[in-house]
Amino acid sequence: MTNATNNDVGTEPNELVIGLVSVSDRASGGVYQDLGIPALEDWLQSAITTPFRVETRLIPDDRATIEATLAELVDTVKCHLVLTTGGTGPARRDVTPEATLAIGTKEMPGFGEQMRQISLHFVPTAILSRQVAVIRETADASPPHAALVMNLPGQPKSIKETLEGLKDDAGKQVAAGIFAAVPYCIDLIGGPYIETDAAVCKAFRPKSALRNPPDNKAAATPLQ
Ligand SMILES: Nc1ncnc2c1ncn2[C@@H]1O[C@H](COP(=O)(O)OP(=O)(O)OP(=O)(O)O)[C@@H](O)[C@H]1O
Ligand SMILES: Nc1nc2c(c(=O)[nH]1)N[C@H]1C(S)=C(S)[C@@H](COP(=O)(O)O)O[C@H]1N2
Repeated sequence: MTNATNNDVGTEPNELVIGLVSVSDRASGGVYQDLGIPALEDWLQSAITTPFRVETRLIPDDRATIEATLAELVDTVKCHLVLTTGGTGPARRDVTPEATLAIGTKEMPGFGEQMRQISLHFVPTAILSRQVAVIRETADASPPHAALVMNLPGQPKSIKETLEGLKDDAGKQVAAGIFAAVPYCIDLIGGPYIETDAAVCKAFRPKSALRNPPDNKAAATPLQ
């Protein structure tokens, strides 16, 4: 893990900015069309009700390129959240987790653990995905800046699976998707308050961290 540098270009204060990085030799080389970024964008549009903008990058499985791209998205573009897809497997060219750990200042192992748990409901090869998550804190940024950077597997269908988790036919959550923990994580690192569509992904926050807790709403109703 390294210390991040600061190349501030300025972003609207409190505007949620999400970086989307598709890491694939073949998609970036034009062998097939990249479906990773559209899948990420579609899912986020369906799940997040807070206004946000995305910055996208399609790059090959090259460790230096991945590290430079992630650092730029956090330090210069000022993303609050960066999602990668691809390059998490055991093949020689799969180096996304190594690059992610190299640019991180704190490791967040729970996200990778939960993703593998969820994915085992879908494919036995889920254990082949080495995905990690980190916080990158930009050194000496004023105001302070940090982002959550998470790896997802490369199969486009795995994006919805890992972010949303698994529900049964009645809509009951069988395995919690990792995105449920993302809004509170972004709160804790000083980012914008993210709200979600509970029908797609119910964000979990402790009651004390809710902006509009149900109890407070009741308390705010004038007494008759
Ligand atoms: N960005 C992508 N767009 C569309 N399909 C993809 C993408 N990445 C992976 N896939 C699909 O998932 C399958 C398994 O992914 P695999 O792990 O082989 O690719 P990768 O290592 O992520 O990408 P690549 O081999 O191009 O560097 C691929 O054969 C392909 O069908
Ligand atoms: N949810 C989910 N997770 C998954 C998969 C999948 O199809 N769905 N594919 C697995 C396979 S086959 C591999 S090799 C690893 C790594 O994929 P990547 O190198 O494309 O990131 O992710 C695993 N995790």
